[in-house]
Amino acid sequence: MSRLTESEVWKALQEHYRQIEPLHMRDLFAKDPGRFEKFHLQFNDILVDYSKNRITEETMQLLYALAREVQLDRWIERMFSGEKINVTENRAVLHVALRNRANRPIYVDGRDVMPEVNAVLAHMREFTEAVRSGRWRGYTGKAITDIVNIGIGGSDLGPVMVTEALKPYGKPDLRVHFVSNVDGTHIVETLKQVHPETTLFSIASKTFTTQETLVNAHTARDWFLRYAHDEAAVAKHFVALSTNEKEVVKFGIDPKNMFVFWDWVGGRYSLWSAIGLSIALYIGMDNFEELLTGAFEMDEHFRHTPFEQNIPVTLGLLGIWYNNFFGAQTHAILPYDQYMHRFPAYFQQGDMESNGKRVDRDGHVVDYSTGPIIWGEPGTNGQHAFYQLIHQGTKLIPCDFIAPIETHNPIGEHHKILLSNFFAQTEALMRGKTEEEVRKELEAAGMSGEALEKLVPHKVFPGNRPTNSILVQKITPRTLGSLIAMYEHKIFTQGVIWNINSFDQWGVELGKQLAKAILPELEGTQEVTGHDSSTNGLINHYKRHRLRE
Ligand SMILES: O=P(O)(O)OC[C@H]1O[C@](O)(CO)[C@@H](O)[C@@H]1O
Repeated sequence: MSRLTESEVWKALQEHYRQIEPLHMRDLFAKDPGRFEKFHLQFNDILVDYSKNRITEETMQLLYALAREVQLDRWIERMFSGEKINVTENRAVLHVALRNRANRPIYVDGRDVMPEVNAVLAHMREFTEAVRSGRWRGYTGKAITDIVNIGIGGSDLGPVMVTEALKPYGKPDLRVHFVSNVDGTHIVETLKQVHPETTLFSIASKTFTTQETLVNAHTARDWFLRYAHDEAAVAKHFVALSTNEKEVVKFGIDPKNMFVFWDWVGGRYSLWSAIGLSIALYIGMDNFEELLTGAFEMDEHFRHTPFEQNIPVTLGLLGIWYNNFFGAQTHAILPYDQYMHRFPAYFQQGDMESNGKRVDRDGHVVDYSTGPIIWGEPGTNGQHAFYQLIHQGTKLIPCDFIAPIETHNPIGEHHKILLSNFFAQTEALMRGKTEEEVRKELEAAGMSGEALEKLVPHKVFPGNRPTNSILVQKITPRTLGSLIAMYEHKIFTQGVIWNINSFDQWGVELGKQLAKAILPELEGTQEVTGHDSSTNGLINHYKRHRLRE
């Protein structure tokens, strides 16, 4: 037994779960007309309604007590003050410094990081303004029309997600492209859309050693030089976003064209750093700073608000409730906003790379479930794909529904229809439809007898399926910044409760190592024998059939 599962509050939650599990939210709402009032939180223009959860006031009290038990407040302070809480890599975790708009000093190893943070922001401003205004010219004197960001994981997903979410703020005559996959198709198809004279490549890699990124970057460079025939022209078309100057120089990028960040910025938390250059190029530096401000406001909220009114803490605790007591395995993020279509994918890395851990901070295998599987698609597309399972399947899937009150595209009735679906789905998931209601409905439609009885069970919805509804005024840079930071801090909260290190990612290493070992084995015709029979069989099949080409 771990300290967590042995704690009194954990046991109280287990006991409490037995009382809550049989209750239906329909009845909880019927009994208490003040339920929405009790269980919603508001911060700036973000409203979080968590009343459609399988909770009572006692549940929340116990969950907040759990947060106290693990000293969440102390952990928050440790993060914000630059303590090296990423113990396996001996690093501070300071993405919050990147958006510290109050400019309060934050120290790492006795040194205030803020002057460097501000210097990089100033560098980004100078560069993005030069590119956006057309002052920055390509090797033949033309202005830049296309940005190609080459990066993967945190060096891709954040910029992709944000540039998509903030498309209405994008410079119309500047296109951004993202190449992440080492599959040659990704770079080939992208290069078909751009011209070397007017394209700027931003090579985004914290380590600058990531195989996929370097392979794509070299391909881009070779392509570029096939037109330019001049190594000196590379400086006008390639910039690097990285912590590793040595490798950047080795690749052939002038350090003057390098935008730096630091080891205390985790890859999946790096969109706020120089990794956000493609965002800043697209939406402009003022809007990028608005994004930072929104995140900063959420940071302040997270750091200073009592747990009971604290949005990330509350969302994190609700996740614990389903994950650890109801046994939920997954969590769906469902944005009702087409521009936000990559938001769930972004938090797949954000959450699963952070909290997909099986040992605690002390290296002990945990005896409780940790990070959930995160998934989702924008509404209403998801409704016509996987909502069937959420409504009537055998699995409990807590969902976050996110929608803007105002759309960037007020055309006809579209937004009202979208929102009516947003409201209807959480209501349907909560209420369900009873046998009696189904029977009445079928009778009213003129059905009776055996035919009716046969159909009834198929049309019953059990309901009692938990959702959070997150309504924001409009998806602006500022609101988006707050929303992203809200989820980051939810992940942090859960990591603290599970006593895991949310900031390393050793789990991605084994596959990388094995791929490196296999790569040379794919050469030549010699039979491969050094693996298990499946891997040998697959590699040898590939080699035999490749030779047929
Ligand atoms: O920015 P880098 O160093 O190229 O790393 C890319 C990604 O690779 C990982 O290290 C592992 O997949 C991620 O954490 C990171 O976001």
